[in-house]
Amino acid sequence: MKLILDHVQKSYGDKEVLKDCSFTFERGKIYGLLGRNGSGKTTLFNCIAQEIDCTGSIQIEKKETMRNIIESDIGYAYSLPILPEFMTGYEFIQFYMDINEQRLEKTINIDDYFDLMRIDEDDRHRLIKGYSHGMKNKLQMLSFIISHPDIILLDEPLTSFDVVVASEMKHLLLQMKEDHILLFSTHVLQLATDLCDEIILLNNGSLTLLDHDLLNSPDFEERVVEMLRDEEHVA
Ligand SMILES: Nc1ncnc2c1ncn2[C@@H]1O[C@H](COP(=O)(O)OP(=O)(O)OP(=O)(O)O)[C@@H](O)[C@H]1O
Repeated sequence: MKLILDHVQKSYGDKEVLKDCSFTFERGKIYGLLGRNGSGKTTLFNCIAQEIDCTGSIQIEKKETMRNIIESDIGYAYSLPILPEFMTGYEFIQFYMDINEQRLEKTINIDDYFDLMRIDEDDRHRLIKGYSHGMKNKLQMLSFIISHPDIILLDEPLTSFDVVVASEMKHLLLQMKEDHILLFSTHVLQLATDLCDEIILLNNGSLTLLDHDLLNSPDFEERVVEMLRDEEHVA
């Protein structure tokens, strides 16, 4: 499975944010997207998730067939999760399981899902409204495990998690990568190098894959900063 971006371009009025983004993402890899504030990372995710219009093409290749991407191909984790705050975590996940019945592993029940995310029994039955940021993120991740989209976009994940949960989430992402394309944006270089198979820079409106030699080099951070320093249009 591949996600293929071909000459993706997006402007807001006169402001050209994505100038020419072309890249092929492959299943089984975690990609880290680095870029300065305002470089267009969220804009790129919004384009891939079909939340905003753009020019160029965004396609998925599955079993040697190419087609345009559709919403259900994508699981999009926002840095601030959008969830039905009037429901309990349990009600939300039950609802999510009901609408994704065909995709569910028959042997796994709702409490197994909560156990997997280490969400306490008491918390399961509380309103989402009262959940911490990290717990909302856990619930969002759980919804992806249930609906199993091919492509998962994570806009600055893990930053709201405490060190223990962040470590659990890292393991979860590593387990999930086998049958997904995982793409996340982050400003944390350490996280990118720890978790990612590939690192891509979004710089001056286009994407550049970093050389593997550079990922393992001691002056990785310095080189990335150097490359991003000449960004023309930051926020
Ligand atoms: N709806 C919009 N209308 C006009 N300009 C926008 C809109 N959304 C984003 N922008 C602008 O596009 C540029 C890219 O924004 P975007 O949020 O994609 O950057 P980012 O790389 O995700 O930033 P950050 O790292 O700070 O989260 C910014 O200059 C932003 O102000």
